Amino acid sequence: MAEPGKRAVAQWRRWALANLGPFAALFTTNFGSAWLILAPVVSLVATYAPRRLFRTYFNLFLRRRSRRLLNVVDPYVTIDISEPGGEVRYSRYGPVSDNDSTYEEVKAYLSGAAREQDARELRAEGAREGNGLVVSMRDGQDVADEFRGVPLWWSSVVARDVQGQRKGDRRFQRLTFHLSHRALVVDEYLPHVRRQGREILFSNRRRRLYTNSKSRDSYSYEYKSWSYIDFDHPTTFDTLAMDRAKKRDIIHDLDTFRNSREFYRRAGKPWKRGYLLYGPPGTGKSTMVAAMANYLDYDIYDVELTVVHTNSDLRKLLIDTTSKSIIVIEDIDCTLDVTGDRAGRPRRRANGGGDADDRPRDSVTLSGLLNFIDGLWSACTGERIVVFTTNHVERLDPALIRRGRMDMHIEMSYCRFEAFQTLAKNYLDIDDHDDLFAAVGEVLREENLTPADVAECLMAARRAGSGEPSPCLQILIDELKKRAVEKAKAEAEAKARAEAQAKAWAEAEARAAVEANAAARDRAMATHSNV
Ligand SMILES: Nc1ncnc2c1ncn2[C@@H]1O[C@H](COP(=O)(O)OP(=O)(O)OP(=O)(O)O)[C@@H](O)[C@H]1O
Repeated sequence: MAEPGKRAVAQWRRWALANLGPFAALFTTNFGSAWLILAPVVSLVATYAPRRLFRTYFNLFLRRRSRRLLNVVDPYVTIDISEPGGEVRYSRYGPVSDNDSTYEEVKAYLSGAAREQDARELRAEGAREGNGLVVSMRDGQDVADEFRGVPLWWSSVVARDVQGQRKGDRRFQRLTFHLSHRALVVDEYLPHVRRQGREILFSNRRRRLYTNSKSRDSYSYEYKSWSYIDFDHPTTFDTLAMDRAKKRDIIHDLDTFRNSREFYRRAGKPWKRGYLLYGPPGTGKSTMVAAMANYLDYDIYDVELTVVHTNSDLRKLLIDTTSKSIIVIEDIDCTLDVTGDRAGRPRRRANGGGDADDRPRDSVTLSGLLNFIDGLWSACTGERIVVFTTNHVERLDPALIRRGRMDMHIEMSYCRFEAFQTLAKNYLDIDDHDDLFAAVGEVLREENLTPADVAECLMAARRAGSGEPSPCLQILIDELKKRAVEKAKAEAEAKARAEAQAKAWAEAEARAAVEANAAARDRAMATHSNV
């Protein structure tokens, strides 16, 4: 606050400034009359209007002028993306909020640019997840970039206070560009930088395999939705044994999906795709899911439906998944009553368990699952893949697997020659063999052996043949024949068992019906005799 003496002087000066002009003007001829009118007004305003108002208007006026002048002299704009206040908070599924992650995304984006360019003083830090390194610019370094022909410059800056002292370790990534490109930079370039940065961060992190669990969170006493382990499965499409043309189709489909962001946005469709994998046990359905995840670099969410109690729990699970993920429900026919005759009589479960109607009332229903697949996607952004696997595709409700829900139906079939070639490469490191490959092919044409069967035989043959191709293949042929006989025997026994069980059930049902009839007859007779 100004001292009283100083305040009086300032007031007097203001009054004199406003009034001396008009007094002087009174003595001139040309402007005297104008000043005579203006002087009282100016004097009144100068005396009574608050000083702050004048200062504000004056500053504004000056600033506007000076900005215009500056724009001519220095037409460049800067945008600072500052490091978040504290540590970036990461939840299990990534940065807690988008705001927190912008700096990290920009830094990751610039790590690519810095490596490509001539920034010589770089910094390398271990990625937050995974074994990768994030290379970024040292403070004060610049990197030039270009977007749609527009040049842009990034520099790494450390925050300093007015005395030029470093304010802790707070950093900025400063973007400089010509002000005529402001709209392009804000609307398109920065979102592009964030997207690219996110991709880099994502590819540096370890992938995860999530499963939903029954356990309660010890703090909130609520059911935890997902728990995870690092996903480190070695299977790729190169090691997946299946028909080559089919494999090519699947890879092409995945590529198209991954690159169709704009298409899905334009068409107003959620960016998701469903795959139904069906075939006998051991044909590689789970292996295919791992190959897909490795190919796309996605996380896997393995949904265990038996521990999900209600449709709303299922919904919560879905909302808790992240973008770039594969959501898998294995053996869908065994975990849920999703068979074709929903309205029909009570049926036995596919896995031989109790009746479908035995399920508790609060379990997940087919309509809940259908909502899960397509009704709720609007709540989720980013790409997601849903995979159902089943050994009995014929048992599934057509509504569940219609195109649009399950876009691609992939039959995983028995091991034939092309699949065997892949397995031989995996296990024996050979691509071909004069006669023995043809002999193996012959066995596989005649016998229905799964890739899992063949893989096991290859393991045994490899051990017995000490890894030498010819003896290994000889042993393999014998093993395959032996396995085929054992399998046929086991299948015949299982069939006989199932028939015997079905017969026993039928007899039990018939007996129960006879007993119920007898009881009804006895009741009717008792009523009749009473009457
Ligand atoms: N197509 C395949 N390519 C390579 N390896 C395979 C293939 N199919 C099966 N295998 C081998 O057999 C094992 C079992 O296969 P997998 O669990 O993928 O079969 P599945 O069809 O999912 O069986 P289930 O229906 O019983 O779950 C795998 O760990 C893998 O070693």
